[in-house]
Amino acid sequence: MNQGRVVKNNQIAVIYYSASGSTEQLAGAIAEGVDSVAGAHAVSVKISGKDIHEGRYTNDEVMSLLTESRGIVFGSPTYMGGVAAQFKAFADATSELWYRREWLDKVASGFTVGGSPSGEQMSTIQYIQTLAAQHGMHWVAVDALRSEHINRLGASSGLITQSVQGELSVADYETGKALGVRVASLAEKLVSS
Ligand SMILES: Cc1cc2nc3c(=O)[nH]c(=O)nc-3n(C[C@H](O)[C@H](O)[C@H](O)COP(=O)(O)O)c2cc1C
Repeated sequence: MNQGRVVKNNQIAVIYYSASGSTEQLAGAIAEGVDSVAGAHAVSVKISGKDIHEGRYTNDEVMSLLTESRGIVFGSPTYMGGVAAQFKAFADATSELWYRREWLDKVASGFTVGGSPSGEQMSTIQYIQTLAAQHGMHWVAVDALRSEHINRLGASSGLITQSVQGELSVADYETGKALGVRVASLAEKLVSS
C-alpha cells in the first residue's frame, strides 16, 4: 500500500471547507472518533479561500500532509446541490497527485451538511465518492442504521447531515464520531491484512 511513500502510522486526515461552522463541527466529531482508536490520530485541515487564486487552489503543505496520511475524509457543505466552490478548487488541485497515483489504496470517506433534510446532500457525497474513486482509494460507507440517536437522515453512501440554525444535532455528531472510528479501524485492518 502506498509504496515508495512515507505514510505516517495510522494518521487520518480530515479535510473540509466550512463557511459558517457546521461542517467544521462535523469534522471535529470525525477527528474525535479517529483519535479514540488505539494507535490512530487525526489531523484536520480547513480549506482556505486565501489559497485559491483565479479559481486555482495551491497549498503544497496541505497536499503533503494528505499524502502522508493513511486515510482521508473529505467534507463540504452542500451548496446548490453540490460541493462548495472552495472544495471543488481543492479537488481540482489534487489532479497532479492523481496523475502520480499518490493516494492509491488509502481509505476515504465523505461528509456534508445541508440546511434542508433533503437538500441534495447525496449529490455532494456522490461527487466526493467519485473523487476518491479517481484516486483509487477504498471508500468507507456509513454502517449505522437510522435512528433518532445516530444516522438521523439514514444515508449509507457517506455522512449526510442537516444544520438547523447553524447547529448540528447530537445524532449527527455521534454519526461523525462513529465514522471516524470506522475509517481509522479499517485503515489499520487494511495495512495489517
Ligand atoms: C450558497 C449556498 C448554497 C446552499 N445550497 C444548499 C443546498 O443546495 N442544499 C441544502 O440543503 N442547503 C444548502 N445551503 C445551506 C448550507 O448547506 C448550510 O447552511 C450548511 O450548514 C453550511 O455549512 P457551513 O456551516 O459549514 O458553512 C446553501 C447555503 C449557501 C450559502
